[in-house]
Amino acid sequence: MVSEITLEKSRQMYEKAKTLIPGGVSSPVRAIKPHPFYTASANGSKIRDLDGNEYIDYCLAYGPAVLGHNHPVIKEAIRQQLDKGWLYGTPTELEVTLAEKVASYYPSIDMLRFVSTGTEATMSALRLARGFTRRNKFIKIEGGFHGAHDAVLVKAGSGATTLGEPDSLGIPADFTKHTLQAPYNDIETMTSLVEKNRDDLAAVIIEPVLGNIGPVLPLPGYLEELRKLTEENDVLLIFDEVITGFRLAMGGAQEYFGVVPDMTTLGKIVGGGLPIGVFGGKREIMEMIAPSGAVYQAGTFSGSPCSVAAGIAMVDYLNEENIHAKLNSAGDYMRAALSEIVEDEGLDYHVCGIASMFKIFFGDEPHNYQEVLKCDKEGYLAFFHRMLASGVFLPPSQFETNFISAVHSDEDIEKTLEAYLENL
Ligand SMILES: Cc1ncc(COP(=O)(O)O)c(C=O)c1O
Ligand SMILES: N[C@H](C=O)CCC(=O)O
Repeated sequence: MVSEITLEKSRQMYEKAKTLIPGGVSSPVRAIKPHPFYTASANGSKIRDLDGNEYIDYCLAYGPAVLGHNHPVIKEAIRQQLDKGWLYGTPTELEVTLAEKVASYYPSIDMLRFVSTGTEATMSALRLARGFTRRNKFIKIEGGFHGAHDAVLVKAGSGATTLGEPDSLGIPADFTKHTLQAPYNDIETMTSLVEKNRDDLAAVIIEPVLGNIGPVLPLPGYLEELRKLTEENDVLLIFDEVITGFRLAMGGAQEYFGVVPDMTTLGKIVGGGLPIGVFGGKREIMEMIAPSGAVYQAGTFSGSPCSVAAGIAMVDYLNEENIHAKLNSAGDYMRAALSEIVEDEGLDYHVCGIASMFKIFFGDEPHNYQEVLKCDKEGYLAFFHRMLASGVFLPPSQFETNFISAVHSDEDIEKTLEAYLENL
């Protein structure tokens, strides 16, 4: 464990970066105060900065690196694809192969389309839901994050909540007047909202586990009741599984909880760590997408061969090596050990999580956005810096989820627990 670290090269890089890139970062969650560390390389469970400091990584690129960094199987798949070229602008067999594999793990998906990010996936899924139902409104969950397109940047989690700006400037009120909000885990409020708006309500979109202010878990029965409610009112249910897809299980949260949505969005893991997004669902809905139908959606980089090749390698490896059993038991171990530390230290904190997602909330157990906001986010930030100095990289916000990869060793986890004990 390192007790003093030098971040001088990162500091200098930040000074330069912020003159060229707003905030010195390419995505706001990376803007650690007073400055982020700039990464030089990453391998396995470790990430290394420009000053040569090495950290055990639980941010894992915000989820995609489920096999750790630089995994040889994924790297080989990308390398082989590079030899054949990396962008064609034509359909490929690769897309058909990955589509078939995804559909086999997600029985709710009859057909799907590849895009380049999770943002595009949810944007397209919502457009399609509106086109299919010929209705305008949708309901999202307060604190849910579905990427950075206009309609969903309302009470959005992730960096938007970290920065205290869950509603973005630059989005005309007209663009979000059809975006309704419901608190998570509150089926009564959801029911009245659905019933009141059903004539013009296309969909409910939800992260089954709130991963961008969490993880905050669904209360028993919540997802099942939401399914029943949407079905009875003829409203589409969209599971945004950009985080939970291939993370909780091969079949994501829908397999884990046994609740079947009408549409699903995926991203992150399904591209093996390269840019990707997927939206899919029932055949009659998906066939409304151009060119089969009148809902337009397109992209130069959609189905990008390296992303798809990496995704195939990822999905096969996760399945063949039964990786979720290992991941989930590492998650169970981590949460149990952290709970013991929190209890022994007499802290009023709560350890939460599921499968290989975990987090110490600096406050009581939250069940929704309003409760999450009560956490001591400044206290968390100070703790984050102490952990960094001890060689552990957690996501730099109380609202982002920690992830474990399949290559975190027992030694990594023990070192991490020592650091928690030392720094809490
Ligand atoms: C649940 C969820 N949906 C959508 C997105 C958007 O994905 P991307 O960052 O790939 O655009 C994210 C993450 O950013 C996410 O966590
Ligand atoms: N919480 C976000 C996605 O899950 C983090 C990614 C980003 O916004 O850069």
